[in-house]
Amino acid sequence: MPFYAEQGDECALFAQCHAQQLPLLIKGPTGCGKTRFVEHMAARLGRPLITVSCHDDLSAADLVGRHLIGNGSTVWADGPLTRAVREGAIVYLDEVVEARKDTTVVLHPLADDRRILPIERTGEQLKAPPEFMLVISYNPGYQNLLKGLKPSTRQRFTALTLNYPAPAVERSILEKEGHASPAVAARLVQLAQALRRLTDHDLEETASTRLLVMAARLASAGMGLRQACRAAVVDALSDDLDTVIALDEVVRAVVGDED
Ligand SMILES: Nc1ncnc2c1ncn2[C@@H]1O[C@H](COP(=O)(O)OP(=O)(O)OP(=O)(O)O)[C@@H](O)[C@H]1O
Repeated sequence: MPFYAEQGDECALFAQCHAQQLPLLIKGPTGCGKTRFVEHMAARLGRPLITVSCHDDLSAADLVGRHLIGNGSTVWADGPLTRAVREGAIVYLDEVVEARKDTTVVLHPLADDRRILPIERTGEQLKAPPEFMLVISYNPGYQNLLKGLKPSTRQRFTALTLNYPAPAVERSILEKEGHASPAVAARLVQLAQALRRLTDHDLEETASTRLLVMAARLASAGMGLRQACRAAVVDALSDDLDTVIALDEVVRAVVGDED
């Protein structure tokens, strides 16, 4: 089962939503563990997981399916959402606000108490089995106002806010996922705390747990901690030279000069 260190009681909330046939919206910054959480819960509940990374070109047909033409005949091919409904799987739509607006037409009847997926092109109406669950995520941080979720969409979902884990939890993640020693894990979490306190307009996002795991991996493979932080955290966060210098200064202050 994929390792997941719980931040609060989100595992119980997810299990309840699944049992009550309620869809779930997970909000949180990039790299805070949303995907890992869903992977963990799908394994725990014994359901297959179908993940779709949404992008601005993703349409309802990409989710539901389309007719494919070949050898002079036409065959219907299920999209990932249709497959998930048929299999009673958990479907995870990552960064759903990126998707084209026509996707709401298929998501709304599936997310409310009708739990049906209308397949316009074949005229089918699929009823979702009790095991099916719709999970969507979005990152409220870098949405512009126009791109936020519509109230009529968000009010169909139970909501869960995840953030970067508390220091003790984050240290345990770095030890397990990044193979860090307790001392290195503690340093990296201290660094993250310092970086997250900075309010710099040049930074779209701050140091995520994902970046810390990457730094921990480099360090556990023998790279000096400062160099690992430079590669995995500082240069990953900004392209602006002044910002990079300032961030690197924070790294030096927290992890020291060793390379
Ligand atoms: N609570 C956690 N337990 C275990 N690992 C975690 C946890 N949080 C973060 N991680 C680690 O951080 C990495 C990134 O997490 P994940 O991919 O779940 O982030 P995300 O919130 O889905 O990011 P994005 O919004 O960019 O898709 C994981 O691969 C894992 O190594």
